[in-house]
Amino acid sequence: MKDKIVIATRESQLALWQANNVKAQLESLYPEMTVELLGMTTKGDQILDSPLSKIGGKGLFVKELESALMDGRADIAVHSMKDVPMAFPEGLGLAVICEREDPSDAFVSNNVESLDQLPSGAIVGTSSLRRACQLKMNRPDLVIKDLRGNVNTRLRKMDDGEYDAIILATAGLVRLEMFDRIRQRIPAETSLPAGGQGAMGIECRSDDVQTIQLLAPLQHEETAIRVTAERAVNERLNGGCQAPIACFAILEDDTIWLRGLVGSPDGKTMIEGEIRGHKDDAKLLGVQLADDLLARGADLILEAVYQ
Ligand SMILES: NCc1[nH]cc(CCC(=O)O)c1CC(=O)O
Repeated sequence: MKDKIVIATRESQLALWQANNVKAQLESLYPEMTVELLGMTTKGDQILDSPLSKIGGKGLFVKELESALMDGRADIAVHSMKDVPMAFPEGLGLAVICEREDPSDAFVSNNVESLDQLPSGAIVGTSSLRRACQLKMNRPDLVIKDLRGNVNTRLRKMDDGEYDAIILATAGLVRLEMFDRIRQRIPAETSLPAGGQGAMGIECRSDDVQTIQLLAPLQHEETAIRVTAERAVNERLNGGCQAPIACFAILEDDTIWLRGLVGSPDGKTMIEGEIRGHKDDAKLLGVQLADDLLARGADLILEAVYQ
């Protein structure tokens, strides 16, 4: 039996919270085990001066962590599921998906209480094309300005007066106990979340049977089903959280209700769709919804964005 687990993690406050959360869960399940963190800096943390969609897209925040797994410096990596690319490198895979935090986007502002209250011409910070296109669709009169950096950096930039409001994932703010920053949890009808938003996943070597067994109790079945459906949409559309794609699944008893959209970053065109089906067909439903969106013009929008 293993007596030590090393967790590779980014060093942002949120990444450390997530790694420490998994550490605590493992320590309480296995009191004899030593669990250590290995902090690392990724490309996504280093390149802060250009929009994420332009600097190599997928996997920006996970590559270095995966190298540590492959050469044995670490046993597991804890990820935000929305940052995890669909395909894993040879020899690595997702072991479990943990219980989801609130998946919504949060409206954060020092000036007003909600999106509706923003005056015409107000500057809203986000580096997410998904958030930008939905904001512009709802409020063409707002000005979207790029905003990069970890949660604390983004909040500081808003506090410095560069933005009237910013949009962040509710889950990140809740985990960091910054509840007072959340003016509004934006409903899915207004800002459909990114696939996997609010859920953590744990990656390890596919042949590390012991670690996979140790992690098994951390799996949350409902979250796993929902995130599987959402990720199937992203996979089919060949995009993730750096693309103007939203997809969000809810489980109603045994039925998945999956919604998705692809929007042009200017908010002028938006292809929306939804599908319902049995929870055993999570992946299939995601693919079907994506195909439906593609057939109705999502392919042209994505082509223009990926260029
Ligand atoms: N792309 C960065 C990122 N990846 C995961 C989260 C938040 C936590 C989560 O979704 O689990 C964030 C920050 C944000 O979007 O505000």
